[in-house]
Amino acid sequence: MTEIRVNSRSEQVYSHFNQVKDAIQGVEAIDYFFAKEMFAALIYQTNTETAVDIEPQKTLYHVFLALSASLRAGHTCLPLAEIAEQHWGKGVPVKNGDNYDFSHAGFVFAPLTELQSLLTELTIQAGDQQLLVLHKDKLYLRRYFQFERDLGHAINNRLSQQCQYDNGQIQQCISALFPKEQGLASLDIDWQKVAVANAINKKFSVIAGGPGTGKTYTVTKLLAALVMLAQLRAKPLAVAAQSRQGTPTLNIALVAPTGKAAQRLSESIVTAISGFKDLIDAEVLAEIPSQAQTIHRLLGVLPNSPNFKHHEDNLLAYDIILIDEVSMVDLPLMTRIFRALKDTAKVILLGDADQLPSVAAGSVLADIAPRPHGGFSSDNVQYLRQVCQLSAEQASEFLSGQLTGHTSNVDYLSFLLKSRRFDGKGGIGLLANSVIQGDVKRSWQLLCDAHSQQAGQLSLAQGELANWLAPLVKQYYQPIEFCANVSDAFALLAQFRVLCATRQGDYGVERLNEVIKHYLGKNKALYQQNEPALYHGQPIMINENDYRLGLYNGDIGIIWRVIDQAGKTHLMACFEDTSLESNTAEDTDTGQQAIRQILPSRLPKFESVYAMTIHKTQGSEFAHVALVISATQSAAHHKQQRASKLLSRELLYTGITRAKTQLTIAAHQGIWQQGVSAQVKRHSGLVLCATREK
Ligand SMILES: Nc1ncnc2c1ncn2[C@@H]1O[C@H](COP(=O)(O)OP(=O)(O)OP(=O)(O)O)[C@@H](O)[C@H]1O
Repeated sequence: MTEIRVNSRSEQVYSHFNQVKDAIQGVEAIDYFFAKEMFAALIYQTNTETAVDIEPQKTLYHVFLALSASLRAGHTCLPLAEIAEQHWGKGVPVKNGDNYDFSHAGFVFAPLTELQSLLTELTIQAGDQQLLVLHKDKLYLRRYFQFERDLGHAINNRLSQQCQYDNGQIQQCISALFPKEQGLASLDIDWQKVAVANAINKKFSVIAGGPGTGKTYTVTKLLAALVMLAQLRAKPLAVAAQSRQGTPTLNIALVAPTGKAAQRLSESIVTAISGFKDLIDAEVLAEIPSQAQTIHRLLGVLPNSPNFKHHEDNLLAYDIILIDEVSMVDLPLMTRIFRALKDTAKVILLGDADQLPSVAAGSVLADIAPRPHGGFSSDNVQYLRQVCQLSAEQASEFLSGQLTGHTSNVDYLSFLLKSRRFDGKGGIGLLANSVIQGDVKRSWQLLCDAHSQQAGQLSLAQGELANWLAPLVKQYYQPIEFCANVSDAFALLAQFRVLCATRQGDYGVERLNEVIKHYLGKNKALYQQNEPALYHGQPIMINENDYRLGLYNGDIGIIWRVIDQAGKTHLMACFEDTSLESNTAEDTDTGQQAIRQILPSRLPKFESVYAMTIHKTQGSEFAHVALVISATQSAAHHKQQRASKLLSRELLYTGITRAKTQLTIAAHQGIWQQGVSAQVKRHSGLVLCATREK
């Protein structure tokens, strides 16, 4: 074992940030300071003296740099195997006469066994107070390790709890909620029915599926089934009657990560409930809440604190919590939700595991909803067969069909695969599928075919921006300022959005917002004292949380001219009141949608939002999306183009599936192909007892 003793002179490795930057490609200032701080902290923890050998220190220092870079990229840990014997941070070759130099020298890491012993000694020495944890050759910051462990325990605890309902009662509910579907062949399986049955008897379940696959429709039936079962349990009839008098049998919370996603969930649940009026008892439907809230509101935000009002010592009273758009929920937030729940609370997660993972660390949904499905256990198949009344042939599909073939049982997980929004022939659905499968050729062919057909849901933009973007701006954005009221303006704004992969660059959000303002005649002429002036009809997006105002990063508003009681006009920032979280802003009701008006001078950081990043649109949908990836094929002028590092099939898939009826894509073939080929991979160690160990 290499003896490692740390001294305070991390400068022996690098004396300032510029040196690191010149040596290691992609390293950022935060990585340098992180590594330096880790050194200082370890001296304090290990209480060691001057190191004899500089080499282990160098290695350690670079491990810290790599750990910081890894956390920055959204991983929760750094697997040592990823860096062992790698030439990390080596730059591109630069021609120097007849030879090539490398723009960055990089650092060659020791073999895995050496890294293991170096870090094992360090983390053991540090004892219980360790800042770092080495677990199964993955290096963690202690807090992320703790988050993963707590979340794993909370879910595993639920997976081990027994179902409280009788299979006969479950079967009765399922039959009532899923009358035989017309036109369903005898061997076809109603996967929505299976998903409901599969989630009823578990304290933790995940229903995953792409857009429009009926997740909300299905989960509304699931909630109805749970209310029916709870009412049956609460019998004698007198108790059921009591529930009719307003005391709900179950305390259910509906939540989503953003205000927009919560609003969409509320709308979908309301639509689903109204569609079930003939199928489900009114008393049962009345117990299903129709108002969703944000996770932050559920947990209770404490201003200027990462902590919440509800936690392990101040639990939430809910019996059931449904969380939508789970792909957007990061590891710390998900753990905090579970910490704030009673052990007996049932958790139902909904989401699309193919979408981008959360902006902050972790990939919780992708970790717990692996594709392809790992297969159901035989006990679960037996249970599903009984309560869904499946034939032996249908049940065998669980064992030999699309859901099997792998070593683990993932009984808590149901996939919905059939989109009810995009029929199998619609361009958007076909393109989304081919992209997420990494089918470079087919996805590009679909775009080219769409271009030649000049019809349908897809179109491939051609030529300069002015050729194809300016007409779209005229069609969708220009009329906003002429709307009769701000509610109509919001409705129009929701029709169309320009989505970009990046903020910077020729095809990034910042430039495209300026280009669009130029098309609208709202360009630099409107600047006052170097500050861009606000104007009537300007759509804006909030860029930081303001808990006092109840405005959050990603909230969309419109600047609107308002006449006060004295007849004076003012420009106010208007927001649709989706979260009902404000208690300081003035709320008005136009009769269509509650609108909050806030003085622009009180707003936190914001920007125009004609164009926005794909990341920021998760949880939203628009009738028409223009997805701008690069210069178009015809406008590229043979200039060599390189794809942004951010471009991946998950990013493209997320952008594509924001469009409901029309999708315009601006991309060059080479860039498109690089994007579809690249995949987001996040390292984590989240392990559920039902899934295979990582
Ligand atoms: N079994 C079904 N029969 C009839 N209509 C259905 C069925 N399942 C879903 N739908 C309809 O399909 C549409 C999409 O369903 P839903 O909103 O539940 O999907 P989703 O997966 O939650 O979508 P998203 O996540 O994109 O919002 C809705 O109009 C819904 O009423």
